[in-house]
Amino acid sequence: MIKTGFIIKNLCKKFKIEDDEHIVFSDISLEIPGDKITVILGESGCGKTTLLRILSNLDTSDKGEVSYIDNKHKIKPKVGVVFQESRLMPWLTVKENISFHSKKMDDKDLNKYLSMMKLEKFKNSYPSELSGGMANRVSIARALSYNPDILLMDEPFAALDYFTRRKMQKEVINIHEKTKKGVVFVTHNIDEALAIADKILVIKKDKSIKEFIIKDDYSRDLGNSYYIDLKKIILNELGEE
Ligand SMILES: Nc1ncnc2c1ncn2[C@@H]1O[C@H](COP(=O)(O)OP(=O)(O)OP(=O)(O)O)[C@@H](O)[C@H]1O
Repeated sequence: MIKTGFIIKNLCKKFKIEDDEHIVFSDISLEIPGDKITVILGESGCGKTTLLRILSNLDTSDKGEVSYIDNKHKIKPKVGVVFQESRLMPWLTVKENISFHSKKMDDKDLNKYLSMMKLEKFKNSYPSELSGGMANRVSIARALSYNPDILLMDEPFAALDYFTRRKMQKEVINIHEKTKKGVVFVTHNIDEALAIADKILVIKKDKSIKEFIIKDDYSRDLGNSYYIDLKKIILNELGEE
C-alpha cells in the first residue's frame, strides 16, 4: 500500500439523465501515489474528468471511499487543479492571476513561481498577450501558488501544437522533480502518458482499471522497443488493436 496519496475503494458514480441512469464507474479501486506522476489514460467519455472532479471534491461519488493518506494518516489534501482551458482572468495581469487565490503571497513566493514557469518577463502582461503555452504556464503557476499536496491536471495540453506540448510535458517533469509534489495527469494521448508517467492507469472499455508502472528515468526514447511494445499492450487494453 502507498504511504502518501489517494486510496480509492469500490468507487461508483452514475449520472441521472432525465429518467435514465448513466453508469460511469460501477466499482473501481485504485491507488494514486502522492509523490509520483500518475497518468489516467482512456478514450473520450470513459470517465477521466469525472474521476478527477471526484478527487478534487468538485463532484461526489455515489458509493465507495476516496481518502488521502499522508504517511499513513488520513488528511484532507489541498489540491491544485489545472484545466485544459487556462481559465485566466482576462482583466488581470500574469502576476495578478497567479496570486489571485493566494492573497497572502509575498513577492518572494510570487517570483519563485514566475521563475519556475519562466514567466518573469511576462509578469505584467495580460492573458490576451500570451501564447497558448504561456497561458498554460500561468495556470500551472496559479495552481502551484496554492501550495497543494498534489497537482491534478485535466488534459492541460490538448489544445497545444506538438512542439509546445512536448515542451510543456518536460515542464511537468521539471515541476515534479523540483517540488516533489505528486501529479495526476489526465490524457487520451498514449505517447504523452509514456513520456511523463511513473504510473499509468488505463480505464478500459469495461471500466476496469489496468495499471502499468514505468521505472525508467525521464530521458525517454519512445522509439525504443520497450516503449513500442508497451504502447501495443496499452492499445490492446484499450481495445484498439
Ligand atoms: N454532469 C453530467 N451529467 C450527465 N452526464 C455526464 C456529466 N458529466 C459527465 N457525464 C457523462 O459521463 C461520462 C464520462 O464523462 P467524462 O467527462 O468524465 O469523460 P472523459 O473520459 O473525461 O472524456 P473526454 O476525454 O472526452 O474529456 C460521459 O459519458 C459523459 O457524457
